[in-house]
Amino acid sequence: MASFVSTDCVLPSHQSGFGFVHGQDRFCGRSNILHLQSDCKSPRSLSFLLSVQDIKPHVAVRSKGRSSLSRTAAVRHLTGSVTRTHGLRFAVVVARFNEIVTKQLLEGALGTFKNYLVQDIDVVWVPGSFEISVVAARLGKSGKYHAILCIGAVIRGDTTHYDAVANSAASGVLSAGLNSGVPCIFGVLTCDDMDQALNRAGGKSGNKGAEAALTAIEMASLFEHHLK
Ligand SMILES: Nc1c(NC[C@H](O)[C@H](O)[C@H](O)CO)[nH]c(=O)[nH]c1=O
Ligand SMILES: CC(=O)[C@@H](O)COP(=O)(O)O
Repeated sequence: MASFVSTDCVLPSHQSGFGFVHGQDRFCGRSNILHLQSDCKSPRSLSFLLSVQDIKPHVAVRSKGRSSLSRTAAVRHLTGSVTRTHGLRFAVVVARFNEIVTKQLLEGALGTFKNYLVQDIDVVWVPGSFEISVVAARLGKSGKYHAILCIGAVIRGDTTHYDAVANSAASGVLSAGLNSGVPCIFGVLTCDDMDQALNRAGGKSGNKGAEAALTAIEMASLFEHHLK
């Protein structure tokens, strides 16, 4: 909706005679971006015919040579809620390689889902972390899930194979999320040794599977409740 108001503003001399003032629309009282079109030649004090469009509220009207904060723009914060899980569906893709670790990561994740009343979960097993992303992509494109949790444990050996698997898993999970539009959560450990991995799968460093499940819940809620 466009409504026209007029006001006197003192603005820096405009070459183009056009500009923007963020101000208040007298008719509806909402602060908006005001498109300015100068209708006089004076470079210093210009009276403007303002066209107002209903655009996201902004701030600060410069008038009479003084800048003033006319009103604070309304700012909305959108956050997924971990307490709004009813109806949310999840898939978990878990690698069997280093199962002594990934099984505990999975148990941590399922425990989190249970604690947050998630009732719809499919668990898909794959041979290794390298295979996670192609399955995550397929599940994402199925349209059946609100988020996909990817779990694995890549542990460095004697060769550079670790780098190939770890980097492929990370970029693959990222691509699966971007291409499918469904949040794909990276719960794949990349560790120098088994102790590091076990410490993060229910040991003294916590359970990264449980943490990643909470991320999956928040992202599923954000997309379902705010970004549709
Ligand atoms: N060394 C690890 C692997 N290697 C296997 C690969 O993930 C993949 O299955 C294979 O290259 C065939 O495509 N996988 C892990 O998850 N963790 C490792 O430490
Ligand atoms: C991450 C791996 O692929 C690695 O565990 C394999 O071990 P290695 O580098 O000794 O072949």
